[in-house]
Amino acid sequence: MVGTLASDYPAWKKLQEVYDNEHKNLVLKDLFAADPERFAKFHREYTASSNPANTILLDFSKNLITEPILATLLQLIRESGLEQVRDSMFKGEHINTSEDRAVLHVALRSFGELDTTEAGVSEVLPVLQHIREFSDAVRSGAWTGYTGKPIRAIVNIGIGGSDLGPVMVTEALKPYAKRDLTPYFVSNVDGTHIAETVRDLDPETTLFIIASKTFTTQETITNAESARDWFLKTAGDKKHVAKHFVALSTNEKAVTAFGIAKENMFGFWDWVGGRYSLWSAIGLSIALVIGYERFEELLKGARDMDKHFLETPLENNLPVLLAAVGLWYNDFYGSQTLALLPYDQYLHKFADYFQQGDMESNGKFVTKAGQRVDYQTGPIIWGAAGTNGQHSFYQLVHQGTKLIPADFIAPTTTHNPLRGSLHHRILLSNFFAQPEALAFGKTEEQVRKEVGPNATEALIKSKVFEGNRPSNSIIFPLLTPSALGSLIALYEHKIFTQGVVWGINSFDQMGVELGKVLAKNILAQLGKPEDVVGHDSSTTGLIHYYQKYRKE
Ligand SMILES: O=P(O)(O)OC[C@H]1O[C@@H](O)[C@@H](O)[C@@H](O)[C@@H]1O
Repeated sequence: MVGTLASDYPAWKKLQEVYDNEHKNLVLKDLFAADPERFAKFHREYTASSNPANTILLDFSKNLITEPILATLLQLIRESGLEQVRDSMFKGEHINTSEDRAVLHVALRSFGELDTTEAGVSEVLPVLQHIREFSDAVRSGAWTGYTGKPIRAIVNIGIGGSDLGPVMVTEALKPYAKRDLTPYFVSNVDGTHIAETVRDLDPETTLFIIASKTFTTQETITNAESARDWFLKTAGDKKHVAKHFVALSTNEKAVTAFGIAKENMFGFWDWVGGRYSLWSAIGLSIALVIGYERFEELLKGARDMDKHFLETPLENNLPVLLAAVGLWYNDFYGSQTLALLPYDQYLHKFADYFQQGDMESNGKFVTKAGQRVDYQTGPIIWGAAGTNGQHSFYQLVHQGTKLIPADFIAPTTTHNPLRGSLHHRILLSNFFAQPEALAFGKTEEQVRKEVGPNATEALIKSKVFEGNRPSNSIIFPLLTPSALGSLIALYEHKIFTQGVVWGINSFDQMGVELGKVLAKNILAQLGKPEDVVGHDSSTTGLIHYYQKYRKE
């Protein structure tokens, strides 16, 4: 409820008491030994309402919970008013209170089924039609460059939510890609990013997508201007820009001022948060790469998860269950992070995507009512595709001193069944083994039997795995557009649920502004001959070093 600190909820106080009194007795080895039905009790299966082939099994049995603890976590979520705030979101109420905006990324994938009159919602389908027509034209060759050649490269210029979603999805759905239309993504203002990207491209067959909700982001506008310069060096006449530059934005005035025609702009609305925008026009590069039909399947997969989130009782609700176990570690066990570990190379950008999705949504210390929280809010999100992480950071995850909750994610079937799917069997054997090792470890007695009588005590101790390290396992048949849509929406709604419990606004991002303002101030000074003023000795000293050694 707005105005209540999460730590004031009765269920929170109950959880704190349970943690204090019982956490030492929560040992996975014992919990599983005591209940052969533990997996049966602590897993749920989701089936997409419009696509029965799209199922997801969530196994949360390897968590440090009992049925009473889970019930109390769900009670906490209920006491926070999750169900009411969820319904408010879907109705288009302005739950983004600091910006007085609705939060309606769910309307982007509802295909007209959402009953809200929020301005713009009625234009979602026409924009999707525009995306369909344009992507069909580019993919068919009907849309050509200024010399009549088909487009062979698309360069999406954007950053944050105008980059990370398209990057992650086009990587994840590469099996569905048109292989003679290559996507490139430029985000960093570092000139290296665009220089290296366009180095080998042909201006005659390259389409630039300038993706920016505000169309004021310094990195994106700087890169867009440089892209236009690069293009005009060959094309010469500005009239050719129209065939090679399109814009994705809410800001028509800025788009046309840049020199992109209105008819080459794909609009969206303020009620689409940047980190929730891949379902909007920001997803144009996705539709170009995998085709509109597949892009629509992606949206429908998300819509099916929306329905699940809306209609399913909390105890069977996958986003709510993920949120619940996450709260337990983040707010009672004191864990600081969450590792997202997809055992699928196509999902190698999944953690990157949800770094913004989760951390920009819930990395806040003030509630909607303006109170400073007295508990932990958003976790640090990190991760990498398996099995690579096992050869990098799993040492700490298994034997470090930190509690690292982890979500293991995998498809049962690969798109690349090399050698009779031998590679995939090896991959999945690790997907199954790592959570088992984390949960049950290896005792000193087992180590002694292994190493024999001559091993030193120190060596024996170093080979013990204490285990009791929790994880979720998320498994589904195949990484299709529908499955990916459901998976992304699953995490979106988990983030939303946790934000409601913490009483924070998950949909603004005040924290990204100060750095931008200070950078603009310094930029203005760097270009001048006189000494910089108005900074601390460290910032001044660093700038002096830069000015002493800069060559360009
Ligand atoms: O899409 P634009 O407006 O360029 O913003 C790109 C990114 O900028 C950052 O400062 C944040 O505001 C992000 O939420 C946003 O995704």
